[in-house]
Amino acid sequence: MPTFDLIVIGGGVGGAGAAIKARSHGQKVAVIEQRDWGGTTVNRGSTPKKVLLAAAEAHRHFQPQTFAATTPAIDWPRLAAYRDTVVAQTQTRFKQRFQQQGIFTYEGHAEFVDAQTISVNGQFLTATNFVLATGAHPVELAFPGNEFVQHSGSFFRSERLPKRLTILGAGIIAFAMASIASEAGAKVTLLQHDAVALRAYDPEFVGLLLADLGKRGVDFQFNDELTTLTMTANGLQGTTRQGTTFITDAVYTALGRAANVGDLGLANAGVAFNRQGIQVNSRLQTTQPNIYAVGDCAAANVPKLANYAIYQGKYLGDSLTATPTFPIKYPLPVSAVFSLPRLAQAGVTVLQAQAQSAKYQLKAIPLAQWLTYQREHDDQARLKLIINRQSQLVVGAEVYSYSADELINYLAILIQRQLSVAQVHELFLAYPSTATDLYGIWI
Ligand SMILES: Cc1cc2nc3c(=O)[nH]c(=O)nc-3n(C[C@H](O)[C@H](O)[C@H](O)COP(=O)(O)OP(=O)(O)OC[C@H]3O[C@@H](n4cnc5c(N)ncnc54)[C@H](O)[C@@H]3O)c2cc1C
Ligand SMILES: NC(=O)c1ccc[n+]([C@@H]2O[C@H](COP(=O)([O-])OP(=O)(O)OC[C@H]3O[C@@H](n4cnc5c(N)ncnc54)[C@H](O)[C@@H]3O)[C@@H](O)[C@H]2O)c1
Repeated sequence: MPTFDLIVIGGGVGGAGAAIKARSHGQKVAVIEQRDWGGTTVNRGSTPKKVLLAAAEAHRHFQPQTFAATTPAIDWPRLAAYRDTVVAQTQTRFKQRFQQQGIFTYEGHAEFVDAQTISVNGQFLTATNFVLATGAHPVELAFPGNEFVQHSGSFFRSERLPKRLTILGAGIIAFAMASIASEAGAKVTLLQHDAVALRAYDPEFVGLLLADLGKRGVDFQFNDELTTLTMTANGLQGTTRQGTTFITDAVYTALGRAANVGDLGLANAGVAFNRQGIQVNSRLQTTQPNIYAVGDCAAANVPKLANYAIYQGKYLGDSLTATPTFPIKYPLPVSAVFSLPRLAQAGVTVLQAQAQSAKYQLKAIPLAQWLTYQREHDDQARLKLIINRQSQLVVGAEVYSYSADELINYLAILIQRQLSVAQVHELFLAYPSTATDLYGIWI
């Protein structure tokens, strides 16, 4: 029976982090993938999303920036073909990287036989340690007609853009879908069961985003949800809890994600899980001491994001070379909503600062008059810094801008490194750029 130091179940970003790190320490490693190499990020998440978003962004900026009379339409089928090429190339590179580093790869569904053995396509493999990196799947709703509902992954990989499109949920994925689809010419309606969108973000910035998308034709329906969906000659007919009836061409969900724990034989291996996912301790160890879990499948108390999955994977790849002796310590949180414009946050959030106003001071900085934003007609761009009253250090930031995802990473570096005003002004950078704007921000 093939025997390894480490077997990783799941060939997404979390699994890759663990496998590559462990291999770099000389471990004999195997990775098993049942569907497509690169997992959610590469195939149904940020990779296809960012290719589509680039086209939507170019479309959004075309008239303001060129002063042309009209904007050419997005050619969705050709854009989709390019997206698929990027995805296929990334997928291939993902698998090749494992093989180039001497990591064994298996394609098939892995299932535990016992705590030391798994089966893949009827073959048994054994290892000293296992890392579960099986990811998550979209949450489903149960209502009559839910068989017509698709998930966000289908939207980001769609060959054609539906003319009328309904999105369920008002979270991170919903806003990326609404921004792309509306810019590409679809009539978008977004249904949210309560009154709150993008719960963790500054409500003032979320309000700006809602107003902007609203102006561009996105119809937001709050405090309402879909109760039935039927196929008619004119398209899908939906009815909501509040009694509204509408016709649409496609319904996509973005209602959160649930850990992939089924069909893994976890009971055979003594691995416990609950609604949040696979139970792990502060060393990412499950209830079975030689089995660990990372990323979206693990019930660790951190956001289900690619940067966390990679970070956890690398932590395990390092610590599994010996008995892990130190608990995982997470860096400063940093994330972005890939909408048009974008929202991004790092460190202490505006909502957290508002809840602890004795400890934190908020500083609002308009950005629209700066060259970086003026040349892009980003006339709503703005930033909030969160400052610790005692240390006077910047401990958090939130940005609303088309390039918020870039600025937030610069700010995250300054915050993580706890740089003072003088230290930021000592940095020598190419001018003028988003990075040199930091001189003006850090005063
Ligand atoms: C639409 C969308 C957009 C996103 N955008 C962002 C973003 O911009 N930034 C960000 O940080 N995060 C983003 N995320 C979240 C990010 O994709 C996830 O946090 C990340 O993919 C988690 O990585 P993972 O390795 O834990 O799981 P996955 O990437 O889901 O990988 C798990 C892999 O395990 C395989 N697998 C499962 N069970 C088995 C089995 N029994 N045997 C063999 N293989 C198995 C699966 O096929 C899958 O390939 C996005 C998510 C979605 C859905
Ligand atoms: N840029 C990024 O970092 C990024 C992008 C996409 C996804 N992700 C990850 O993927 C995860 C899933 O994203 P998501 O947008 O699906 O989840 P989410 O948790 O961000 O949002 C889900 C939304 O659906 C709403 N909702 C729940 N039940 C509903 C119902 N019955 N009817 C209508 N609305 C309902 C919730 O109130 C919430 O607004 C995120 O939590 C994140 O971890 C990250």
